[in-house]
Amino acid sequence: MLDNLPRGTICIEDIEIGMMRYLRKVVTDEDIEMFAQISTDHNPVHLDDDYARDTIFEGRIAHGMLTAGLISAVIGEQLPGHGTVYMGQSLKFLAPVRPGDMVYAEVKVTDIEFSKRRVKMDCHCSVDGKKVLIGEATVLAPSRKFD
Ligand SMILES: C[C@@H](O)CC(=O)SCCNC(=O)CCNC(=O)[C@H](O)C(C)(C)COP(=O)(O)OP(=O)(O)OC[C@H]1O[C@@H](n2cnc3c(N)ncnc32)[C@H](O)[C@@H]1OP(=O)(O)O
Repeated sequence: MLDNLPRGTICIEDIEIGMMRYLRKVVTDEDIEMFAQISTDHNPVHLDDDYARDTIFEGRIAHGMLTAGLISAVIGEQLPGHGTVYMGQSLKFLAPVRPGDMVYAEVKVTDIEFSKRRVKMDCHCSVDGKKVLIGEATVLAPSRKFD
């Protein structure tokens, strides 16, 4: 029995199709440098201005997985929230995120399997209204009945 659920956690019993949550975050140079350190992905398209200027992006861009991390943050902090377990996540990176971009990350419930506590959600991130990432998440949601 989970009796100390943090505020913001939405248990499987309360999840409904169509529920939606989002966050907004500016992706900074510091975020990209920290992500390179943590992930050990030092691809120069993210870190080296001179290198990145000569790529199709004509400048540095954020790691795709950094942007995808904002989807994880919405899921882990809001819907379903703390106690959620990621089971799967598809991702398509449609357009680059550049340092200084404000990213809007949204998840929306599309399917619920109450007996298995499984929830599917459409996910996307956008910058200035343009989709930069789309995907689908499958998660194991917390329950009031089981921990
Ligand atoms: C490993 C790390 O170190 C590296 C990174 O993290 S890089 C950062 C993450 N990736 C990105 O930021 C890339 C973002 N995507 C893009 O900039 C573009 O999608 C692209 C340059 C990869 C491709 O652009 P382009 O060649 O111009 O393609 P179109 O937009 O014209 O689309 C043509 C068709 O392809 C489909 N499509 C485009 N992108 C994707 C994708 N990511 N996955 C699947 N399909 C994609 C698009 O829908 C079009 O299809 P259609 O049927 O012809 O309409």
